[in-house]
Amino acid sequence: MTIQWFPGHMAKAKREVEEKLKLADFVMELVDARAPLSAQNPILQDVLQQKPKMIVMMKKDLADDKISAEWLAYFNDQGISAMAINVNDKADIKRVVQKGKELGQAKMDKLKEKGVNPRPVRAMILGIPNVGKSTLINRLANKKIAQIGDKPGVTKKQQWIKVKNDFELLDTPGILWPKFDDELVGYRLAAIGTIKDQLLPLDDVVAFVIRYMQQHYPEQLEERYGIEDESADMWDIFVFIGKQRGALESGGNVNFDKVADLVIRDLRTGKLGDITLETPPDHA
Ligand SMILES: Nc1nc2c(ncn2[C@@H]2O[C@H](COP(=O)(O)OP(=O)(O)OP(=O)(O)O)[C@@H](O)[C@H]2O)c(=O)[nH]1
Repeated sequence: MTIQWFPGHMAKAKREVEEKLKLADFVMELVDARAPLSAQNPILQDVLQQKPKMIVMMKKDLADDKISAEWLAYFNDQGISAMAINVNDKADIKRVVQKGKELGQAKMDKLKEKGVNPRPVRAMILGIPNVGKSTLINRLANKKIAQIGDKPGVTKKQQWIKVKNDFELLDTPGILWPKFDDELVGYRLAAIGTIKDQLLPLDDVVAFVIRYMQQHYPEQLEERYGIEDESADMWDIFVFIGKQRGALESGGNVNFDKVADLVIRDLRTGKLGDITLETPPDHA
Protein backbone atom coordinates (compact mmCIF):
# COMPACT_ATOMS: atom_id res chain seq x y z
CA MET A 1 0.00 0.00 0.00
CA THR A 2 1.31 3.44 -0.90
CA ILE A 3 -0.11 6.40 0.93
CA GLN A 4 -0.35 9.53 -1.16
CA TRP A 5 -0.34 12.95 0.40
CA PHE A 6 -2.20 15.79 -1.25
CA PRO A 7 0.15 17.51 -3.71
CA GLY A 8 -1.98 20.70 -3.69
CA HIS A 9 -1.46 21.18 0.05
CA MET A 10 2.20 20.56 -0.26
CA ALA A 11 2.76 22.99 -3.16
CA LYS A 12 0.89 25.72 -1.26
CA ALA A 13 2.86 25.07 1.92
CA LYS A 14 6.10 25.20 -0.02
CA ARG A 15 5.23 28.57 -1.59
CA GLU A 16 4.22 30.01 1.78
CA VAL A 17 7.38 28.80 3.44
CA GLU A 18 9.54 30.21 0.64
CA GLU A 19 7.87 33.63 0.96
CA LYS A 20 8.15 33.83 4.74
CA LEU A 21 11.65 32.49 4.76
CA LYS A 22 12.87 35.63 2.99
CA LEU A 23 12.03 37.60 6.12
CA ALA A 24 13.92 35.42 8.58
CA ASP A 25 17.61 35.10 9.41
CA PHE A 26 17.30 31.50 10.46
CA VAL A 27 14.83 28.66 10.82
CA MET A 28 13.79 26.53 13.75
CA GLU A 29 12.52 23.30 12.26
CA LEU A 30 10.42 21.47 14.83
CA VAL A 31 10.25 17.71 14.62
CA ASP A 32 8.70 15.19 16.98
CA ALA A 33 11.33 13.44 19.11
CA ARG A 34 9.37 10.19 18.73
CA ALA A 35 9.83 10.12 14.94
CA PRO A 36 12.33 12.85 13.99
CA LEU A 37 13.08 11.86 10.41
CA SER A 38 9.52 10.94 9.45
CA ALA A 39 8.52 14.41 10.66
CA GLN A 40 10.71 16.16 8.09
CA ASN A 41 9.42 17.05 4.67
CA PRO A 42 11.92 16.06 1.97
CA ILE A 43 10.62 18.51 -0.65
CA LEU A 44 11.22 21.44 1.66
CA GLN A 45 14.74 20.55 2.66
CA ASP A 46 16.22 22.28 -0.42
CA VAL A 47 14.26 25.44 0.40
CA LEU A 48 15.46 25.34 3.97
CA GLN A 49 19.08 25.10 2.91
CA GLN A 50 18.99 28.78 2.01
CA LYS A 51 19.07 29.71 5.71
CA PRO A 52 20.88 28.57 8.81
CA LYS A 53 18.74 26.00 10.56
CA MET A 54 18.37 24.43 13.96
CA ILE A 55 16.32 21.32 14.58
CA VAL A 56 14.24 21.30 17.74
CA MET A 57 13.10 17.81 18.73
CA MET A 58 9.83 18.47 20.58
CA LYS A 59 8.10 16.29 23.19
CA LYS A 60 11.31 14.76 24.48
CA ASP A 61 9.39 13.93 27.69
CA LEU A 62 7.38 11.37 25.69
CA ALA A 63 10.39 9.96 23.82
CA ASP A 64 13.08 7.44 24.72
CA ASP A 65 16.06 9.45 26.09
CA LYS A 66 18.62 6.98 24.78
CA ILE A 67 17.30 7.18 21.23
CA SER A 68 16.92 10.97 21.46
CA ALA A 69 20.66 11.16 22.23
CA GLU A 70 21.34 9.04 19.13
CA TRP A 71 19.20 11.37 17.02
CA LEU A 72 21.03 14.44 18.30
CA ALA A 73 24.35 12.83 17.39
CA TYR A 74 22.94 11.91 13.98
CA PHE A 75 21.95 15.52 13.20
CA ASN A 76 25.14 16.98 14.69
CA ASP A 77 27.24 14.62 12.54
CA GLN A 78 25.64 16.29 9.52
CA GLY A 79 26.63 19.70 10.82
CA ILE A 80 23.05 20.55 11.84
CA SER A 81 22.59 22.04 15.25
CA ALA A 82 19.88 20.16 17.12
CA MET A 83 18.38 19.97 20.59
CA ALA A 84 15.64 17.96 22.28
CA ILE A 85 13.17 19.84 24.47
CA ASN A 86 10.10 19.56 26.63
CA VAL A 87 8.16 22.72 25.99
CA ASN A 88 7.02 22.81 29.63
CA ASP A 89 10.57 22.91 30.97
CA LYS A 90 11.80 26.49 31.46
CA ALA A 91 15.46 25.47 31.28
CA ASP A 92 14.81 23.94 27.85
CA ILE A 93 13.16 27.15 26.61
CA LYS A 94 16.22 29.09 27.79
CA ARG A 95 18.45 26.75 25.79
CA VAL A 96 16.38 27.39 22.66
CA VAL A 97 16.76 31.16 23.10
CA GLN A 98 20.49 30.84 23.68
CA LYS A 99 21.00 28.65 20.64
CA GLY A 100 18.86 30.93 18.50
CA LYS A 101 20.95 33.94 19.47
CA GLU A 102 24.13 32.05 18.62
CA LEU A 103 22.77 31.09 15.21
CA GLY A 104 21.72 34.64 14.42
CA GLN A 105 25.00 36.14 15.57
CA ALA A 106 26.82 35.41 12.30
CA LYS A 107 24.19 37.39 10.40
CA MET A 108 24.44 40.28 12.85
CA ASP A 109 28.24 40.31 12.52
CA LYS A 110 27.87 40.56 8.74
CA LEU A 111 25.45 43.48 9.02
CA LYS A 112 27.84 45.19 11.41
CA GLU A 113 30.71 44.78 8.95
CA LYS A 114 28.58 46.49 6.31
CA GLY A 115 27.98 49.35 8.70
CA VAL A 116 24.28 48.52 9.16
CA ASN A 117 22.84 49.24 12.60
CA PRO A 118 22.29 46.08 14.59
CA ARG A 119 18.71 44.82 14.74
CA PRO A 120 17.16 41.82 16.49
CA VAL A 121 17.87 38.40 14.98
CA ARG A 122 14.74 37.07 13.27
CA ALA A 123 13.65 33.47 13.30
CA MET A 124 10.88 31.50 11.73
CA ILE A 125 9.36 28.41 13.29
CA LEU A 126 8.41 25.57 10.99
CA GLY A 127 6.96 22.15 11.60
CA ILE A 128 4.39 19.49 10.86
CA PRO A 129 0.86 19.74 12.29
CA ASN A 130 0.55 19.18 16.04
CA VAL A 131 4.29 19.18 16.66
CA GLY A 132 4.02 22.08 19.13
CA LYS A 133 4.67 25.21 17.04
CA SER A 134 2.10 27.48 18.71
CA THR A 135 3.00 26.26 22.18
CA LEU A 136 6.70 26.96 21.62
CA ILE A 137 5.96 30.43 20.22
CA ASN A 138 3.87 31.21 23.30
CA ARG A 139 6.57 29.94 25.67
CA LEU A 140 9.28 31.89 23.87
CA ALA A 141 7.18 35.04 23.94
CA ASN A 142 6.34 34.28 27.55
CA LYS A 143 2.71 35.19 26.99
CA LYS A 144 -0.35 34.01 25.10
CA ILE A 145 -0.21 35.29 21.55
CA ALA A 146 -3.64 36.03 20.17
CA GLN A 147 -4.55 33.89 17.21
CA ILE A 148 -5.38 36.14 14.30
CA GLY A 149 -7.64 34.35 11.86
CA ASP A 150 -6.89 34.74 8.18
CA LYS A 151 -9.51 36.84 6.45
CA PRO A 152 -9.86 36.29 2.71
CA GLY A 153 -8.96 39.38 0.76
CA VAL A 154 -7.24 41.09 3.66
CA THR A 155 -3.49 41.15 3.48
CA LYS A 156 -2.17 40.34 6.89
CA LYS A 157 0.84 42.27 8.01
CA GLN A 158 3.58 40.04 9.33
CA GLN A 159 4.07 40.56 13.00
CA TRP A 160 7.28 40.02 14.86
CA ILE A 161 7.11 38.73 18.38
CA LYS A 162 9.76 39.89 20.77
CA VAL A 163 11.51 37.03 22.53
CA LYS A 164 14.42 38.96 24.02
CA ASN A 165 15.79 42.37 23.11
CA ASP A 166 17.94 40.93 20.39
CA PHE A 167 15.73 38.07 19.20
CA GLU A 168 12.38 38.09 17.39
CA LEU A 169 10.04 35.47 15.96
CA LEU A 170 7.63 35.53 13.05
CA ASP A 171 4.15 35.30 14.58
CA THR A 172 2.76 32.69 12.20
CA PRO A 173 4.62 29.42 12.07
CA GLY A 174 5.05 27.62 8.76
CA ILE A 175 3.22 24.33 8.47
CA LEU A 176 5.15 21.54 6.86
CA TRP A 177 2.92 18.88 5.45
CA PRO A 178 4.68 15.61 5.93
CA LYS A 179 5.26 13.49 2.88
CA PHE A 180 5.11 9.79 3.03
CA ASP A 181 5.45 7.34 0.22
CA ASP A 182 6.69 4.86 2.76
CA GLU A 183 3.83 3.32 4.72
CA LEU A 184 5.96 3.09 7.87
CA VAL A 185 6.33 6.87 7.86
CA GLY A 186 2.54 7.14 7.63
CA TYR A 187 2.05 4.77 10.56
CA ARG A 188 4.56 6.64 12.73
CA LEU A 189 2.95 10.00 11.98
CA ALA A 190 -0.53 8.61 12.60
CA ALA A 191 0.60 7.03 15.88
CA ILE A 192 1.94 10.31 17.27
CA GLY A 193 -1.16 12.21 16.14
CA THR A 194 0.27 14.26 13.28
CA ILE A 195 -2.12 13.08 10.63
CA LYS A 196 -5.84 12.71 11.02
CA ASP A 197 -6.99 9.45 12.53
CA GLN A 198 -9.40 8.96 9.61
CA LEU A 199 -6.57 8.78 7.08
CA LEU A 200 -5.29 5.36 8.09
CA PRO A 201 -7.24 2.55 9.76
CA LEU A 202 -6.55 2.99 13.48
CA ASP A 203 -6.31 -0.75 14.13
CA ASP A 204 -3.52 -0.96 11.52
CA VAL A 205 -1.71 1.93 13.21
CA VAL A 206 -2.06 0.24 16.59
CA ALA A 207 -0.89 -3.09 15.17
CA PHE A 208 2.20 -1.26 13.91
CA VAL A 209 2.80 0.26 17.39
CA ILE A 210 2.38 -3.09 19.15
CA ARG A 211 4.67 -4.85 16.69
CA TYR A 212 7.29 -2.12 17.16
CA MET A 213 6.99 -2.46 20.93
CA GLN A 214 7.32 -6.24 20.72
CA GLN A 215 10.68 -5.66 19.02
CA HIS A 216 11.96 -2.60 20.91
CA TYR A 217 9.98 -2.17 24.13
CA PRO A 218 8.73 -5.61 25.26
CA GLU A 219 9.05 -4.70 28.96
CA GLN A 220 6.69 -1.75 28.58
CA LEU A 221 4.18 -3.92 26.75
CA GLU A 222 4.30 -6.38 29.62
CA GLU A 223 4.09 -3.70 32.27
CA ARG A 224 1.02 -1.97 30.82
CA TYR A 225 -0.95 -4.93 29.46
CA GLY A 226 0.67 -8.01 30.98
CA ILE A 227 1.75 -9.33 27.57
CA GLU A 228 4.69 -11.59 28.27
CA ASP A 229 5.03 -13.44 24.98
CA GLU A 230 7.11 -11.21 22.70
CA SER A 231 6.06 -13.14 19.61
CA ALA A 232 2.35 -13.34 20.42
CA ASP A 233 -0.03 -13.13 17.46
CA MET A 234 -1.59 -9.68 16.85
CA TRP A 235 -5.14 -11.03 16.97
CA ASP A 236 -4.47 -12.69 20.33
CA ILE A 237 -2.94 -9.48 21.67
CA PHE A 238 -6.00 -7.41 20.72
CA VAL A 239 -8.28 -10.02 22.33
CA PHE A 240 -6.09 -10.18 25.43
CA ILE A 241 -6.04 -6.39 25.91
CA GLY A 242 -9.75 -6.13 25.14
CA LYS A 243 -10.71 -8.69 27.78
CA GLN A 244 -8.30 -7.32 30.35
CA ARG A 245 -9.44 -3.72 29.90
CA GLY A 246 -13.13 -4.41 29.32
CA ALA A 247 -13.18 -3.23 25.70
CA LEU A 248 -16.15 -5.46 24.89
CA GLU A 249 -19.32 -5.41 22.83
CA SER A 250 -22.68 -6.08 24.44
CA GLY A 251 -22.44 -9.83 23.70
CA GLY A 252 -19.09 -10.02 25.48
CA ASN A 253 -16.95 -10.18 22.35
CA VAL A 254 -13.87 -7.98 22.18
CA ASN A 255 -14.44 -4.68 20.38
CA PHE A 256 -11.30 -4.17 18.28
CA ASP A 257 -12.02 -0.48 17.65
CA LYS A 258 -12.20 0.17 21.38
CA VAL A 259 -8.93 -1.67 21.90
CA ALA A 260 -7.25 0.40 19.20
CA ASP A 261 -8.61 3.61 20.78
CA LEU A 262 -7.33 2.79 24.22
CA VAL A 263 -3.88 1.71 23.05
CA ILE A 264 -3.41 4.87 20.96
CA ARG A 265 -4.54 7.01 23.91
CA ASP A 266 -2.09 5.20 26.17
CA LEU A 267 0.71 5.86 23.69
CA ARG A 268 -0.07 9.54 23.15
CA THR A 269 -0.42 10.30 26.85
CA GLY A 270 2.81 8.53 27.73
CA LYS A 271 1.13 5.70 29.68
CA LEU A 272 3.05 3.12 27.66
CA GLY A 273 6.27 4.75 28.82
CA ASP A 274 8.75 6.82 26.86
CA ILE A 275 8.75 5.41 23.37
CA THR A 276 10.46 6.47 20.16
CA LEU A 277 9.11 4.87 17.01
CA GLU A 278 12.09 5.47 14.75
CA THR A 279 15.83 4.99 15.14
CA PRO A 280 18.53 6.85 13.21
CA PRO A 281 19.65 5.11 10.00
CA ASP A 282 23.02 4.28 11.61
CA HIS A 283 21.42 2.82 14.78
CA ALA A 284 23.19 -0.36 15.86
N1 LIG B 1 4.31 16.40 26.31
C1 LIG B 1 4.56 17.42 25.49
N2 LIG B 1 3.54 17.95 24.80
C2 LIG B 1 3.81 19.00 23.99
C3 LIG B 1 5.11 19.53 23.83
N3 LIG B 1 5.05 20.53 22.92
C4 LIG B 1 3.76 20.61 22.54
N4 LIG B 1 3.00 19.70 23.17
C5 LIG B 1 1.56 19.45 23.00
O1 LIG B 1 1.31 19.13 21.64
C6 LIG B 1 0.00 19.55 21.27
C7 LIG B 1 0.06 20.35 19.99
O2 LIG B 1 0.70 21.60 20.23
P1 LIG B 1 0.46 22.89 19.31
O3 LIG B 1 1.34 23.97 19.83
O4 LIG B 1 -1.00 23.16 19.16
O5 LIG B 1 1.01 22.34 17.92
P2 LIG B 1 1.06 23.09 16.51
O6 LIG B 1 2.29 22.59 15.85
O7 LIG B 1 0.92 24.56 16.67
O8 LIG B 1 -0.21 22.44 15.83
P3 LIG B 1 -1.03 22.87 14.48
O9 LIG B 1 -1.72 24.17 14.82
O10 LIG B 1 -1.95 21.71 14.29
O11 LIG B 1 -0.06 22.99 13.35
C8 LIG B 1 -0.55 20.34 22.46
O12 LIG B 1 -1.40 19.48 23.18
C9 LIG B 1 0.70 20.68 23.27
O13 LIG B 1 0.43 20.82 24.64
C10 LIG B 1 6.18 18.94 24.59
O14 LIG B 1 7.37 19.32 24.52
N5 LIG B 1 5.83 17.90 25.40
